[in-house]
Amino acid sequence: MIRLGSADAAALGGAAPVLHGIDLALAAGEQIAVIGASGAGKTTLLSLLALMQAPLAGRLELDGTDPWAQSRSERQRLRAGIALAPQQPPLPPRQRVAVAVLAARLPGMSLARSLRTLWSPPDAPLAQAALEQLGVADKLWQRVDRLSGGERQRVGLARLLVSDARLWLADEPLAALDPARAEMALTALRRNAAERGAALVCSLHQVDLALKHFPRVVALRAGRIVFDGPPGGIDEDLLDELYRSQDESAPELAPLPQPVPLPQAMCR
Ligand SMILES: Nc1ncnc2c1ncn2[C@@H]1O[C@H](COP(=O)(O)OP(=O)(O)OP(=O)(O)O)[C@@H](O)[C@H]1O
Repeated sequence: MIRLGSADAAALGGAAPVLHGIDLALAAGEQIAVIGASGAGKTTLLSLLALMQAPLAGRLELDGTDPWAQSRSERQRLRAGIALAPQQPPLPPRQRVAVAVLAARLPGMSLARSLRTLWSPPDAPLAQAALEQLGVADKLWQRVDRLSGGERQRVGLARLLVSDARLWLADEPLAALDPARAEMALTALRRNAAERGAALVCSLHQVDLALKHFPRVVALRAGRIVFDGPPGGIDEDLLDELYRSQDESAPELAPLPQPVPLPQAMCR
């Protein structure tokens, strides 16, 4: 379905490569977790898969063709088949949750239906069902700017659940969730993607959940894939290598300056 070959990429807004020689093939309906320390390149990898930017070098193919060799409008059409839930979903603050969720379906709608959805959503039960699976059904008519961080994140995930996309990308979807809700969200994402036949790529900091829930795990270290396979192939040594603190190579900090004694008069 989508394939990267020897791809280098810069972070969004950056110029220098932070991903190097990425080889990754994702089949239709496949589910993978991407793990790696902060700054390893997970978000950048998702931005490549979301067609938000072209590789600096190497190849990206979607169904055997290079989207970056297509016209802008054709690329726009291809993007409509890909849904990305960013770490912080950019939801319009005054919008109702129902509308914010159903906006994920706009790319496939006629103009008339889009306008009705934005004004008085006819598919509200669909949004309600998605929110229910994430434990926030009671927020259906709440304004987005009245949500907590964790609720907001789940509204962002509900957008994936209702979308017609065939590739779902979730960037650290559990970052603002407590352990019980994180399990719930991951279960809902995986089940719905499987039912819809959508491929799912989740970047995760919760390694235990990545290993427990996903049949395939891709591990990034410093912009390179150092593991790609079933979770059983990941051992303690690899985890140590992945998350070895950057501090090990950090220069020693200079001692803090001694406090300056205050004049006696100021201490009384
Ligand atoms: N706008 C930018 N310009 C230059 N470099 C950037 C920019 N944004 C991110 N980077 C760098 O690109 C590298 C990869 O960042 P990326 O956000 O892909 O990592 P990540 O694995 O998703 O990190 P995290 O887990 O902290 O979200 C990091 O070293 C980061 O500092």
